[in-house]
Amino acid sequence: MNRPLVRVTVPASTANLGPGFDAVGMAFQLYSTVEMALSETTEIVLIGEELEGLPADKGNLLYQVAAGLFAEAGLPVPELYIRATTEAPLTRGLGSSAAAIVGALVAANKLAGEPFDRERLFAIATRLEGHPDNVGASLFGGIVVATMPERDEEPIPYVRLAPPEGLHTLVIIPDYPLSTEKARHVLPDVYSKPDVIYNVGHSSLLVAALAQGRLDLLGQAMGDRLHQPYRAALVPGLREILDGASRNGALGAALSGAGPTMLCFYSTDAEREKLQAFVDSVMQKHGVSYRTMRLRPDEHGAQVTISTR
Ligand SMILES: Nc1ncnc2c1ncn2[C@@H]1O[C@H](COP(=O)(O)OP(=O)(O)O)[C@@H](O)[C@H]1O
Ligand SMILES: N[C@@H](CCOP(=O)(O)O)C(=O)O
Repeated sequence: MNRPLVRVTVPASTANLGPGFDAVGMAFQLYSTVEMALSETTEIVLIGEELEGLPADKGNLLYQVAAGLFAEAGLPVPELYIRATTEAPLTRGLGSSAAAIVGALVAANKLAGEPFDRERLFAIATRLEGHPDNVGASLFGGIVVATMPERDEEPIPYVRLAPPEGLHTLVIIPDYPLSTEKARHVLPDVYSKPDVIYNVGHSSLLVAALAQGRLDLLGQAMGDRLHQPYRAALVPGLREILDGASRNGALGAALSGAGPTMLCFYSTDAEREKLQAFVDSVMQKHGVSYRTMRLRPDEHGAQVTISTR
């Protein structure tokens, strides 16, 4: 057919890093791909077990997002060939929906002749995802600190930080799903003044520590009172891991996004071995099956290559 085929590689991400609720995200070297081309009829090919069961018609998130981009650019919505893969598990707190949204937006934008720049894609992705943390990290790579703009039409204000040297992550991925929607539903509507002050202080310290590579401060900086205490009821082992990780080799620990994945930062192999033994004992006590992965930060964000189909 010889039509341009756009391939976008997108990193998974972790959001919040403890106190930076809906504001801090970091990209991981764990990738999804979205391939997209204009087509006679829409065809959606989903590769791998993780994507099994997702709609393979125009109801698929990837098609919906791409169609929305064409419409927003004032262009007719085309029929599309879409092929997707993912290394990241879905509904585990590693930003799969954000990666899918970013992948589909970047691919569709390229096919549409690039009507939008990356800042605008960030704003569209944030509107679709509801918060800027995961989509910012997936789009730009590294660590992204962002918030919602005062007015909808304004760009998303953000700063991208290079991840500190020597920051390694052990992620603990339980074998059960937890939708972000469900994990947001358990959060209160109103917080006490001490809890708000606690999170402002911790989130500010976290960002300053990440910016200056002060890994020694992460343990204290990653304290949170806005979401982890409430989500702990949905994530067996979270309380013990947050309480005990620093005494067992971690620089700091957090729930990854809305969970149920948990993460521990470390810097040496000796710390990782100690942490792994600790994590194994906590998870076995709770009888939850899980796997662990060692992940490094991704520094590149969404990457595009073009071939033909
Ligand atoms: N490649 C994909 N194609 C279509 N939908 C996807 C894809 N990846 C993720 N999703 C959608 O995103 C949902 C997961 O989003 P969410 O509950 O926010 O969890 P998380 O983002 O932490 O993985 C999936 O149930 C699915 O509906
Ligand atoms: N800030 C959001 C992040 C959700 O991340 P996900 O990977 O679980 O979708 C939240 O904490 O709700």
